Amino acid sequence: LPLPAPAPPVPLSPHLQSLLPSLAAAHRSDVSLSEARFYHGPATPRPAPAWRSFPFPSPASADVDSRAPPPFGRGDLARASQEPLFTLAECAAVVSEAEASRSWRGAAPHASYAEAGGASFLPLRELPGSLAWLNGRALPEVLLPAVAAAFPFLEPEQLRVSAASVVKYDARAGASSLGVHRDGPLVAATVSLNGFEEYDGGGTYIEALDRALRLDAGHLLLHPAAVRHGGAATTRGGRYILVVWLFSAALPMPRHYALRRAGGLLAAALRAAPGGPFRQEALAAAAAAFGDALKLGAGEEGEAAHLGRGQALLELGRGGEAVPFFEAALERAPDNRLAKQLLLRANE
Ligand SMILES: O=C(O)CCC(=O)C(=O)O
Ligand SMILES: [Fe+2]
Repeated sequence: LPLPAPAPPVPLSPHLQSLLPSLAAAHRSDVSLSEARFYHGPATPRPAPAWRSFPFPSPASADVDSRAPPPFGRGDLARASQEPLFTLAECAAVVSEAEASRSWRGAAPHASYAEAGGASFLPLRELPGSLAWLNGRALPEVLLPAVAAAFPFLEPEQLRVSAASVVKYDARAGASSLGVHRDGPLVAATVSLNGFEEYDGGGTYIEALDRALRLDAGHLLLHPAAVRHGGAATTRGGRYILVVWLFSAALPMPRHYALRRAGGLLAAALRAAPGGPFRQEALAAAAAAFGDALKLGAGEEGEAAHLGRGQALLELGRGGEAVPFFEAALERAPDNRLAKQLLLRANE
């Protein structure tokens, strides 16, 4: 099935038109990087697994962001498999290779702004055996067909992996969790690698449901990556998951790449010497770039573009103009600490 064309919010200005080729080039570059590392191509035809489907709450909640990020619909908040899609032996092999590794790290590459309350991450590229299994079986035989069955408007052969990581929650040092956040561009696929007998608590907390979805070993949870979610506290034992983040070679997502570009400009501006001439210029470029991202629809996907535009304006000394952007960010993410702090500063 063809992808639904994302509707641009307004006709694009010549300036935005002129940006599109470089944004498309950034997408193509991600596609090539992905293809060098991860399986892509035909998905093994197989019957759709039995799912439990979770729609976005209706009417939309006033307290949390419960809007479906395009191209997803209101029925697409999350899908949880009702039968294990991987064997216990496959799951245990990933856990034991991960446990033998020394490369665990404390911060999520895709959720660097979420509080990693004791969660640790291990990119699959550090685990050759598990990576070979992902590429040789898990992607073609299970994950790609499952994602395509869950979200039929995503063509399985166009799906690409942006990253894959084992995540570990270990309650030995106290409850272990991951703060609420959004992930990379399109879909997050989470495989539970161990069973309920090994831990208490845990599960993927979905903010719009205000509950954690707890899946037993071998099960798969899918959700749009832009859905706000986190890792519920594991209170006993250890919980292991494999998270695979997917995007589409057929969906260049200019809003995503425009946001990434703006984020890079803001980070560079904030590193420049305060008071120096480069800083003001760089901040102005960042503010404009967040404006571009918003015009391309990045604001439909979350708080980041609003927050970034507000921050750049505030740093430029235009606090009054920044206020509505912080308010828009807080509407999307009421607990966002940076947005709260900056709003206070802007109102000073
Ligand atoms: O613990 C979970 O199920 C969520 C993990 C997660 O959100 C992430 O690694 O980005
Ligand atoms: Fe996540």
